Amino acid sequence: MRRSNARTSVDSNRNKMDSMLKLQNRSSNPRPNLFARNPKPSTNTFKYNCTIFFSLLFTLLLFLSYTFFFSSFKSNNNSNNNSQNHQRYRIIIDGGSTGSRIHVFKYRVGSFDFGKDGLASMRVNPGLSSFAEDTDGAGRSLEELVEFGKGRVPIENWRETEIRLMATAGLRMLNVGVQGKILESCRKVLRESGFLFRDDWASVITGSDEGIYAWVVANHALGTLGGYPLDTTGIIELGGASAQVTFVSREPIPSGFSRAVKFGNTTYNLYSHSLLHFGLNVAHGSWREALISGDFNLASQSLQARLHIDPCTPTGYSHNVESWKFPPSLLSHKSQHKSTVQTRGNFSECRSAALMLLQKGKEECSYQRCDIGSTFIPKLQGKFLATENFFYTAKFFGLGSRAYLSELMTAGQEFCGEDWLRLKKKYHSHDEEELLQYCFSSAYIVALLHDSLGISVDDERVKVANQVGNIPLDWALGAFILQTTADADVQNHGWTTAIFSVESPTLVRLIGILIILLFMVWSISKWRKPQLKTIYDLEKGRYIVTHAGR
Ligand SMILES: Nc1ncnc2c1ncn2[C@@H]1O[C@H](COP(=O)(O)OP(=O)(O)OP(=O)(O)O)[C@@H](O)[C@H]1O
Repeated sequence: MRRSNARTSVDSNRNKMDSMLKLQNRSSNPRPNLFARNPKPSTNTFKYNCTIFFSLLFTLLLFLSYTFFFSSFKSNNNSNNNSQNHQRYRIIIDGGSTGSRIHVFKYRVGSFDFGKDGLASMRVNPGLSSFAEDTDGAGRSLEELVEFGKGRVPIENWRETEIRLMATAGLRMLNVGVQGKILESCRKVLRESGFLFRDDWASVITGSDEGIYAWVVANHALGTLGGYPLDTTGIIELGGASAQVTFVSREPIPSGFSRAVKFGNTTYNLYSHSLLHFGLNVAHGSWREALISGDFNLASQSLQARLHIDPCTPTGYSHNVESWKFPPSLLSHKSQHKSTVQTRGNFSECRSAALMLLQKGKEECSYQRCDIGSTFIPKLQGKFLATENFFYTAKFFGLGSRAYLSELMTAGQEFCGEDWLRLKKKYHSHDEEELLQYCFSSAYIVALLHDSLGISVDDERVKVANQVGNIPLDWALGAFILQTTADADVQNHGWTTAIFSVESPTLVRLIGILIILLFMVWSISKWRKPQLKTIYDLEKGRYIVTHAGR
């Protein structure tokens, strides 16, 4: 065995030598025999290459991190500082059911203190939804508002000033086709306004968004935004066409009504819902429809009589049913009862009629309970602000913000039971149509807040307001706060966004630089790679690795 092994070794040595000799013969090396280049790098060479490669790669990454992180941070800081000092403008047009209102916000980034002239508004009537038959007129109705905006924003700022149209309940009640036409006619005007505008910035916002914006502005004004969720104040709005309820609920909320809003480090899980058709003006219209179609049963009257007697309008007023606007389905009822509707103001009966309107659809309730129609509303907990028509009605009756409901009941009873001619005399400066509605308003509010939502008549947790300090409780301001906060978040994460955004030219540049540098590292390592050769030392009987130059 040993011998055969020895032979094998000698044979293999001899073979190697033969091949080396062949190489030697082919090369022009004058030195006698046994020089050859090793075809594979030795372990030492490999280690050497790896060390060079990784140290260069490390240096490169260090350099790139420094360049991008610090330069982006610096430029971001600079741009933040610049933009913070820079006076900015933003415009929101609230397309409400009763009118369109422009809000021009003049601000500095990170501050919602508008000072004396930081907030400017203007309103035009009627609302966009009244242009359903003449959709081009909708755009034209905004022209005056746009001119107002131009007067408030310096011309050099127009191109960077965003203008958005956010339409609410009036448009929500129209079919999608008509909505689209009205929005398109508004877009034409906004595109040509000179302000920064994108087509998707003119839209119909959801009722839930409207509620959230109102909640944001209320809690911003009260200083509770960013604080403990249960310390926040809920909001109940009574608009023209819809009513919104938004608050932090302690009860579990069905998913369709639940919205999460993050502000600072706090996430607020809100109940937010908009009751379309339950705004004051639309509810009043529904009452008139019910009156002539005979939908409701008032306990104190015979069937025939209740069809003709209106308890929500003071005695002595003579209805002109001809002028009432109804859907085509009710036109036959209209002609049938036009001469028979009589007014006999009575707060309690009007309250019952209002409650019937609010309960309509309850039979379709698919939740544990439905306080209004078929809608789930959790038990109202904590403090609340009641705005819009709650406020205007309180203002009309001269009520304080405390014990609102009990005072309103007294005032409503008095108003509904009063003779129309006396009321006209007393409130001579008021528009007749507006004045006519206050009996219904008082009864509807009591039916909504007390009879439906269970707020006790002397509950001090509910305050009526349309501003807190000098901050108006207008949902458009809440939308502005959320939008500018979201923009600031994007700016603060600007350097990562700048590099990692898919469209980012920075990312493309970064990849390019990386490829070039890796190529350079590779070339340098190739160039620096020692030229080694392996020699078979016949005397020692083994291979020796040495530099090629020696
Ligand atoms: N100064 C005022 N006095 C009395 N009522 C008012 C006054 N201003 C607005 N209202 C009434 O308050 C309600 C809310 O007005 P606002 O303009 O905020 O509603 P809107 O945006 O038209 O309604 P919606 O949000 O339902 O579309 C409307 O019913 C309107 O008629």
